[in-house]
Formats: sequence, C-alpha cells, structure tokens
Amino acid sequence: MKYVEVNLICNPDSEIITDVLAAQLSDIGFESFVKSNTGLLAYVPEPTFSTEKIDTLLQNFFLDAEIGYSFKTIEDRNWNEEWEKHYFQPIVFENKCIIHSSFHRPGGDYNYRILIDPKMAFGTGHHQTTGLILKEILSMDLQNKSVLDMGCGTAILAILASMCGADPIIAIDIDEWAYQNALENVHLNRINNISVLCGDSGLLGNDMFDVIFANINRNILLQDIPAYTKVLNPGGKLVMSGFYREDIPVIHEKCVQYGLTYRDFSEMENWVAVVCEK
Ligand SMILES: C[S@@+](CC[C@H](N)C(=O)[O-])C[C@H]1O[C@@H](n2cnc3c(N)ncnc32)[C@H](O)[C@@H]1O
Repeated sequence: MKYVEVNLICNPDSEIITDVLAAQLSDIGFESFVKSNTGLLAYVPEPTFSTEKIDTLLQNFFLDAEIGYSFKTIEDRNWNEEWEKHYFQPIVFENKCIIHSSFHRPGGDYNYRILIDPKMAFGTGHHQTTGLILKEILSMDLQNKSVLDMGCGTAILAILASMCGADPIIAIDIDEWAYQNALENVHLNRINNISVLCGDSGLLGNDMFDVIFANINRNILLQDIPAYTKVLNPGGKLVMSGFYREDIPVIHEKCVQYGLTYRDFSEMENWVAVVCEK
C-alpha cells in the first residue's frame, strides 16, 4: 500500500510538542513517526490521509506552538522499523542500566541491560517520566517485593524491577497495542515472573503489592489513587509520574485523603515523580 509522508515543522521543536502531536495524529490514522530536525515526519496509509483532519487537529492543538506541514506520497516500507531506528537510541541510567533495542549492539559493562522493541508503545526510557521512575527503581531495595506496574506501556519499569529482584510482578495497560508489546518485551528479556494484563484499575483486587509504579497522567491517577491504595500493603510505596510540578498539591491531597504519607518527589524538566507510603 502507498503511504503519505507528512512533514510537520514545529516551532518550538520540543519533545513534548512532537510527542503530543504524534499521539493526536495516531488518533486520525497515522501509523509511524520519525523525529526530524525541525519537528516530525508522520506516515499514514494513503486511503486514510485527509488534509481536513490534519487542519482540524492543528487548529485545536492545545500546546503553544506554530505547526506547518507539507506532504508527499511514497512507497510502502516497514514503518515501525524505520521509526525505531531513527527515534530510539540506547540510553544509560546512573551508569548501571542501559536500555536499547534488539537491533542495537552497544558495548559497556552495566548491571542491567534491558531490551525494548517499542513498536508504538510508550516506554523507551527517553521520556522524563519514565527516566524518573527508572532512577527511583535503581535506588530502591526491591528484593522479593511484589510489584504492580500500572500503565506499563512497553513494560520497561516492570522489567527493570524484575532485574532488581522484585517478585512477583503484575503489569497492566489499558491499550491493546501496549499490552501486546509488553508481552513481547518481557519475553525478549527472558523474564518469567511478570504477568501482563490488558485493562485498567478494575482488574485490581485479588493481589496485594509492596510497591506500585504508575506512570500515567494526572487525571487517571487522581481517579485511581483509591484503587491503588486498597491493594498496597502497609508500609508499601506508591510511585507515580506523568504530571507536572504544579500538579503535586492536588495529587498530594488525594494521597493524604486515602491514608498515604507523602514522602518525596524528583523532577526532570518540570515533569515529576512522587513517592508516597501507606
Ligand atoms: C506515560 S505511558 C507510561 C509507560 C511506561 N510505564 C513508562 O513508564 O514509560 C502511560 C501508559 O498508561 C496507559 N494507560 C492510560 N490509561 C490507563 C489506565 N486507566 N489504566 C491502565 N493503563 C492506562 C497508556 O496506554 C500508556 O501505555
């Protein structure tokens, strides 16, 4: 099938803008994205392509940015592969943990080597919120702790938790594509103590956890903090990200309302992760 390549020029050309743009374009049928020097190259099957839909999306774009575009029709290629090769580079945390894709062959001596083939699921370690929780995991004692990874995306957090000794682990994502990708990545890393489920906090209830990671967004977290609290063991930790520093007070208030003690937060480019304890 022929594809249309849409070249979106973003001003400013920031990661937040291109991430949000890619997410919104995927809602109107775009399948793959490659970061360019000036914004984003986005690919859509020719029959799905509509300038009207793109214009409406850009008119309603909620972040402060000027975005223009041009387009051309091109022959079919393996878009996921293209996207991964261009967009996802190996990344190292605290000199202890490297995350790379199965087509990378980086050397170096690291305690933890995580293979992620992200396809379209969120979680390569490059987003600030993922990085904040990965660092949190590296600083925790997870030996034999039961862990829940809510909104697991690629399952990157669950995989590192498993490598750090956590057991057993449940990883949940509401998105079918993320669920499938999480299963693939768990398999790729030869991990056998992570159960991956497709759904939301409605799946919780039968198991209790020592640690819960939830990197989703402010509104889902506010809605689901009561459900997370119910399945957190006394003394257990809830680590949340996916929101900004200015959202901390409202998250804090909800946690206290449900009997959690607010412990700490870390920050990267205005994104934060907070740690609460039951
Ligand atoms: C910001 S990504 C985080 C991915 C990964 N955990 C990481 O840290 O990189 C959020 C994920 O939450 C999922 N999600 C959104 N709403 C959800 C919900 N109500 N319950 C479970 N997962 C949800 C999305 O599909 C997405 O994969």
